Amino acid sequence: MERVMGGGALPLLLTSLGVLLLYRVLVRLRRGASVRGAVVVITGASSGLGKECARVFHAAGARLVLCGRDAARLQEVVQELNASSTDIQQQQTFPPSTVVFDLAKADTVEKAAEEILKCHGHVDVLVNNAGISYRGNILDTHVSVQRDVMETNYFGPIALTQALLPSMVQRRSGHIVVISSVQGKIAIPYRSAYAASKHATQAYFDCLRAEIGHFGIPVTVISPGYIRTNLSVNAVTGDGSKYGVVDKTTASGWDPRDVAGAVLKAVRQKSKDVVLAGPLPTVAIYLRTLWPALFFRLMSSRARKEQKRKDE
Ligand SMILES: NC(=O)C1=CN([C@@H]2O[C@H](COP(=O)(O)OP(=O)(O)OC[C@H]3O[C@@H](n4cnc5c(N)ncnc54)[C@H](OP(=O)(O)O)[C@@H]3O)[C@@H](O)[C@H]2O)C=CC1
Ligand SMILES: CCCCCCCCCCCCCCCC(=O)OCC(=O)COP(=O)(O)O
Repeated sequence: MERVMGGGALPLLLTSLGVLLLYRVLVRLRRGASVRGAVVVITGASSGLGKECARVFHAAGARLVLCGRDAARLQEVVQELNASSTDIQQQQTFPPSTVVFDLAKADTVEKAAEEILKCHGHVDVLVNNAGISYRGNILDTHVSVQRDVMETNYFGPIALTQALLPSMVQRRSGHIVVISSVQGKIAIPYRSAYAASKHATQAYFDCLRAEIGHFGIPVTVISPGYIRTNLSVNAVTGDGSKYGVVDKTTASGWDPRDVAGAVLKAVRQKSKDVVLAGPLPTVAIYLRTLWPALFFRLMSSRARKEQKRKDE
């Protein structure tokens, strides 16, 4: 009788262990990979979405490398994060480091990548977040302004990515993230430089995903709609001067904390392409592909209305 019970207990134990293991795998798959202890580089970390990304990745236990052009503003973010570490009692956090460079200057980008690798040995996640916007009429915009926006939004991020990629490929590990925009999927009038730079970004990182996926390096393109940040204030105009206005669309945009939370989720789940926008931009994205003639008509009417408003 004892032997029968003993013989039945072992399979029962193994089945229970199997079920428990399966349950843990399923929970992990839902939650996605952890960023605890991961070296996470965030560009444009001094303000807006980048700063909020720094907060959420820091709280999740990442080793942050915060990048931007202004050393003092980056230090303020570091101090804020270090001070917040005492409030995050459940988990260990790491003091962030900073690297100061201008994405629009190719030589400083390469030096920055060298500095990051020298200090940290490797990069687990690169979040290409920094960017500038533009407001202007193509007819009144100097080509040099179109180039400048491309330098910051396109050539800078791809130069940083390419400088860090060989080390990721060598380790067969890493994750490239880029913050694009709804305007990487549809082009709206009076945003030519910005929309072009974001469309180029989408195309480059889609190619990259296909080319490096087999090394185990995911590429995530995130396309938000309007976010409540200073993006429109810092936007450049056709003559290169600062726009300096908080647009209504930006002011009523998504909370950057929610967008940063979605960025962390996308990293954990290794998502490929994420649109973070309301119904109207989402419909517009589909319309551009499914009914382009209507989309172009709507954009022409939008341009005429905006021009009329300016003329009044
Ligand atoms: N706000 C919005 O509505 C939306 C924003 N996005 C995208 O989100 C990203 C973040 O923008 P957001 O937080 O809104 O705007 P912010 O203006 O608040 O932040 C932009 C960041 O980029 C950095 N930056 C700008 N130019 C350079 C440069 N030449 N070299 C290095 N860093 C630079 C700035 O740092 P510093 O000046 O200190 O160097 C700043 O930290 C951008 O890519 C933007 O296109 C996408 C969709 C909507
Ligand atoms: C049959 C129904 C048709 C409905 C079609 C609606 C078409 C309307 C177009 C909507 C355009 C939305 C644009 C959204 C743009 C956006 O979210 O951009 C995000 C940014 O990057 C903001 O940067 P910016 O510098 O432009 O403030």
